[in-house]
Amino acid sequence: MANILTAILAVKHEEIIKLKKLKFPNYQSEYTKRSLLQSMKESQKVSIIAEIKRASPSRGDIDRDVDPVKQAIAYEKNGAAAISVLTDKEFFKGSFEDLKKVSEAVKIPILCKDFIIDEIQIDHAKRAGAHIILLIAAALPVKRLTELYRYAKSEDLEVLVEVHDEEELQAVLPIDPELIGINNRNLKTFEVNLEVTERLGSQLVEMDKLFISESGVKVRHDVERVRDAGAKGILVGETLMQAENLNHSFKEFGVILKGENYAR
Ligand SMILES: O=C(O)c1ccccc1NCC(=O)[C@H](O)[C@H](O)COP(=O)(O)O
Repeated sequence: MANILTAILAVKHEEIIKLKKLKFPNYQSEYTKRSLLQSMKESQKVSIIAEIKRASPSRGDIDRDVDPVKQAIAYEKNGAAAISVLTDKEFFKGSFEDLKKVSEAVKIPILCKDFIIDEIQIDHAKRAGAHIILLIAAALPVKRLTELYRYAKSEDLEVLVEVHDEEELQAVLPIDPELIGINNRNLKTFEVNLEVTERLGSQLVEMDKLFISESGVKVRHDVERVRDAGAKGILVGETLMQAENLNHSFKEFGVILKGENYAR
């Protein structure tokens, strides 16, 4: 597994040691559930999970100085189903502080997009205001992923389980994840290819599993393509972060699900 994930996970191990020594910061005290799953099940359109992404290993700086609150309010106003906040500092320049501010500013569910390998990160994500956490199959042995999945569920959080290939998909299926994310970005080459969604999606459609397509969605045709592959949602970072007119981008991405029939 010699890829960017190896470097990221090494930093996460250090962070976890520090988090375990820390007293909880004074985050929100009360947790109120916000459900992405419910809104996806009720939606007639492809659900858009819009990301706050200041920087990334593949792109470098995207918008280091973005005001996450303004961006999140604009996402919500334009119809995002949820907001993904990258909280990793070292590689994505995000923070739990970003997540906290965003969660307080909007009413839609918040996904903590981080590299979670320990319960303490789930505790911090929840206390900062997350409603959904991400578990990445490539980051964990399946036994550990299952433990963290169950822990998050016991905390009343929703879980997005992310896979990049067939092997990872087969490994996580026994968990029966409530929501699967097919990530189109190859972690070794950073190449993004929507064929990954088409390939893995066809298996998930047969099993009637709810899934979204992550990374590399740039234009309406991309949304139609992953919708046709069975995806009920998309997770979009860079394109929305760089959009000159978010209203226009959301209209462009406003694609009706197969079998649904109503005016745009
Ligand atoms: O974006 C990266 O460079 C990256 C590198 C290594 C691990 C994860 C990475 N990104 C996290 C994501 O999954 C994306 O931020 C998300 O799917 C949105 O992707 P995009 O719309 O292509 O910005």
